[in-house]
Amino acid sequence: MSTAMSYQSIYSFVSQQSSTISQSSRQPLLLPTKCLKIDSSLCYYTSRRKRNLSKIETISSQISVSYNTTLLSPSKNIIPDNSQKKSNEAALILIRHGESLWNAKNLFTGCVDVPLTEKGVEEAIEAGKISNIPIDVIFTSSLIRAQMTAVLAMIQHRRKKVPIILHNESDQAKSWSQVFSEETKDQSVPVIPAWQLNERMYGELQGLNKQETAERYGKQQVHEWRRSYDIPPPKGESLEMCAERAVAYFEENIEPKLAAGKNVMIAAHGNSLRSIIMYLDKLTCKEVISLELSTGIPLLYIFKDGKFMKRGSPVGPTEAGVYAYTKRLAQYRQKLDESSEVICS
Ligand SMILES: O=C(O)[C@H](O)COP(=O)(O)O
Repeated sequence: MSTAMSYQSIYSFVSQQSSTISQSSRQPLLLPTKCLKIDSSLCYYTSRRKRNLSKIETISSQISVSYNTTLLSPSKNIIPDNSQKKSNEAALILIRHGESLWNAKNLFTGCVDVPLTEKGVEEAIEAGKISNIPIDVIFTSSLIRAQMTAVLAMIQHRRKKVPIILHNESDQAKSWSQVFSEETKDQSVPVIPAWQLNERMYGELQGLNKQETAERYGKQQVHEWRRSYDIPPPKGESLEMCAERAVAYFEENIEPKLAAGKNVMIAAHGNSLRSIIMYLDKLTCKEVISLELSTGIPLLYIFKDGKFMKRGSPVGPTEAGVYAYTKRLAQYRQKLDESSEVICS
């Protein structure tokens, strides 16, 4: 995997203990659809998805952000649920699914529904150990690799709540899967599957070997299909097209939960999550090219006062391309592991 250099430079603040975040007020969905030849680290040309006005948005003042001790400090005891949480903030955890059988074979997967490998299962279980953050609701794609990741992560999660996949595909399915005990509901976490969070549809590349495709069509062409913002693979979706549905779903269904103070986990895919991160971090279409997400690595954001603040990934420095890895968060994770016996006993 290539190292996301632009990330490390843009977000080097995360690796500083007394970091600040450069962040403008959040706007309604404004996805970049064109790159302007302007300093891409400062400005975004954002043209709306039909309903939003085009505008140039400039990152301006720096706002100080302190680490939230409630959510990030290791604790020997399980933190009581949301009653003790500041009501105007919520945690958002993004996880790309663990390694799938086609990841292992280096095949373009897209919307083909392929399960996890044993390594993928382990990655998902490991991802669940990330923190003491109580999860209120989980969103996944409709694909099994994301759903496996979500439920396996919850098996290891310190809260020991039971992930329950909601079946809202028909009135009957909804009615037949009801739970009639409030106590049992309290010990559960709803898992909401949504096709809009699926991997980008890779068109006629699905099932092809990535290496062989690069040899056949040229590395440059295949890199453009895989990483450009607006060039779709043959008969497939560009990242822009994938963002149209994934970000719209995020805005309409996930942001309201965060605004209500619910902690949310999303288990999804490399490209559906890249498009959501592009929205959260206001990345330009140029910057998103170098955004790489590892399988099974959780990324944490805090949603507060209508803004998303990136907190990086509370995992060790094992992956070169880990998005916004920070030393501080790795130490935090290590402390959690050290105290896990006490927490889980
Ligand atoms: O669909 C796939 O093949 C992978 O999940 C993502 O592939 P990519 O890294 O080529 O976008």
